[in-house]
Amino acid sequence: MAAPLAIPTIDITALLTNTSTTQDKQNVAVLNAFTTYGVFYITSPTHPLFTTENTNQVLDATKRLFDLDAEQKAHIPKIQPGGFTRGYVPIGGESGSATKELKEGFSYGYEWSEEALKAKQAGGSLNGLQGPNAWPAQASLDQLDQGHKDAFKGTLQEFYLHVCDIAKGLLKGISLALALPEEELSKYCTTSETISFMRLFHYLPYADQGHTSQIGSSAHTDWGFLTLILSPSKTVGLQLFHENKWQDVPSRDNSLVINGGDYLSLLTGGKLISPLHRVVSNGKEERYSMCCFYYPDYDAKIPLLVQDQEVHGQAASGNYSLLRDQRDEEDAKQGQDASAAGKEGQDARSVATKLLNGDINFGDYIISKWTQVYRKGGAY
Ligand SMILES: O=C(O)CCC(=O)C(=O)O
Ligand SMILES: [Fe+2]
Repeated sequence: MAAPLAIPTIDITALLTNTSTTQDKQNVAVLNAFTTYGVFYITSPTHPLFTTENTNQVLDATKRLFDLDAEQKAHIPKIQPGGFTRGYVPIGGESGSATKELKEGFSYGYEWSEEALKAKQAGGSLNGLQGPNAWPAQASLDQLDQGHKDAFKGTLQEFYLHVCDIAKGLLKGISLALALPEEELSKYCTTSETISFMRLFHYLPYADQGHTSQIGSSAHTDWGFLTLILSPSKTVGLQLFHENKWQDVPSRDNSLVINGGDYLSLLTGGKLISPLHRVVSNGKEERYSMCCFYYPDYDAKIPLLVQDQEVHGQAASGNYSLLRDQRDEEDAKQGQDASAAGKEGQDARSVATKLLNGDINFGDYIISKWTQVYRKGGAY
């Protein structure tokens, strides 16, 4: 068997606590990992998120949700096309390619208070990626909480806040690692009602169910700033395309996997890699993961902050899912003549060009991306 990749685990305590003595070393490690793999692990023994008790608590909440029976799941609002994705993602309800992905999911984000949401709506300043979460019905929530000391919803809400906080800290470290002012990257992430969101995934074992594809998540790059992933220790399934082959990125104890996203990579002219990755469903075992998609502000543009002739060629090759049309090609062609399908492809490319030229903001663009990966007809 090939040796596992030597992806580092970086202790980010100094970054989170602003103690500069060991910070430099961490920044070098972050930079090396981002320019070699685009992926690394983070941990911090002093942060409450990384205790075994806490990670077990949030992972247990995720399992409880997917253990609900089909009838209860049917009462969770389903994600809708249109970009604002909240609620239950049925099997087959989304894909980054023409392949059916073997997973179900649940998507939630910033928890608005009713008053704050109303005020924002009244002022007309709610953007297309903001709005209320779509939690399971109260009866299901009661069942999810029964016999557990930690409430389902509160556990997930707290986890979201912790992970966003960690992402914020990481942006500081990445700025310093790039020899930019500490707050440079955070300038693109200023609103506290962030549009970042969390997705819980349950990947199904394919062998049991007679499925023919192993794909849990098609090969892709992530679109945003950073993706932070928690899954039970030593779980496999996540794979990185590195040195021309797919290689496992198994989860480690009390750590999160960090993936750079396209937005971060583009800001740095491709210096930091937005890695091509996928999830392969295991033959017999299930996989659970909790992924935070950390985004810049809705109205952020993509300025080029780092210009370096020696950088990785990703920016030049345009190998970003963010800039590709991810609609199911078959879907796009069905019922249309080839010229119409071709035209839509061209539209996607011209919108991507507008994004890169700064004529369109990140949020408006991301709405069109979520519409590309939405698949109607996903069944429970
Ligand atoms: O479930 C995971 O570990 C990763 C999923 C993923 O790559 C994605 O949803 O973008
Ligand atoms: Fe991803």
